[in-house]
Amino acid sequence: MSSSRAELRTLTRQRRRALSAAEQLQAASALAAQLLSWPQLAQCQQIALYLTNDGEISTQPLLHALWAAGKTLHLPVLHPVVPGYLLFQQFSADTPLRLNKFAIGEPQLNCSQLTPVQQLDLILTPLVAFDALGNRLGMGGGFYDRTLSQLKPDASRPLLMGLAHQCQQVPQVPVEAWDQPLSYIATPEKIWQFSQ
Ligand SMILES: Nc1nc2c(c(=O)[nH]1)N(C=O)[C@@H](CNc1ccc(C(=O)N[C@@H](CCC(=O)O)C(=O)O)cc1)CN2
Ligand SMILES: Nc1ncnc2c1ncn2[C@@H]1O[C@H](COP(=O)(O)OP(=O)(O)OP(=O)(O)O)[C@@H](O)[C@H]1O
Repeated sequence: MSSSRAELRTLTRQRRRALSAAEQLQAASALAAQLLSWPQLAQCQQIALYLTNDGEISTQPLLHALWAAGKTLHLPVLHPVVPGYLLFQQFSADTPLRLNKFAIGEPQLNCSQLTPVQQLDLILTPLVAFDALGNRLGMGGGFYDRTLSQLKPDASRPLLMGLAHQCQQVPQVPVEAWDQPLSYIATPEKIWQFSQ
């Protein structure tokens, strides 16, 4: 099972890296438009997203559109003490950023700006591959799975939405017991909703 997860990662990472700069730009603005016309966005004020890496669909147009819509944004920070976990830190245009050990931009840690994960309304997650059931395959660090496993299974959970290029869809993601299923996946073409 783990080799096929590894194969799917290699394949879909290659596919998204093969998109041209023009295709990437077009996809990123179409993704922002999908989110802005999503009815449930009105109920989401505290929103986590991420800064783009490795062919991922760019979150830049979305990020600016969400700020313009008055949303409060948060970014993941690799936990400095507990390996494998993410913290979420509020950020605005003047928040100092640094590169983490994966060369992904993240806010310089400022404990007064951290937000407990259960206080977020919507978490937009990166992903490497997804399937039509909402299963998510990530980069393989287990960061989102570990961090989201801290949420209690009650009504106040943040909505979980993966962001992806259409070329990241695969017939079936092999599911592991720890995988956190997504309620939504947004691509430039549409927003999929899964019943969980
Ligand atoms: N944009 C973005 N931010 C994110 C994630 C993500 O998938 N995308 N993560 C989602 O969990 C976490 C970071 N997880 C990551 C896990 C592995 C690699 C990675 O590039 N691994 C390299 C080799 C490792 C290295 O350079 O040391 C590789 O596999 O090629 C990157 C991020 C938190 N932030
Ligand atoms: N809740 C958890 N507690 C402890 N370990 C976990 C948990 N969730 C995942 N892991 C571990 O993390 C490792 C990587 O998991 P997986 O391959 O599913 O990551 P991923 O979803 O691809 O990555 P990411 O979530 O960082 O994008 C696995 O070895 C798994 O055992």
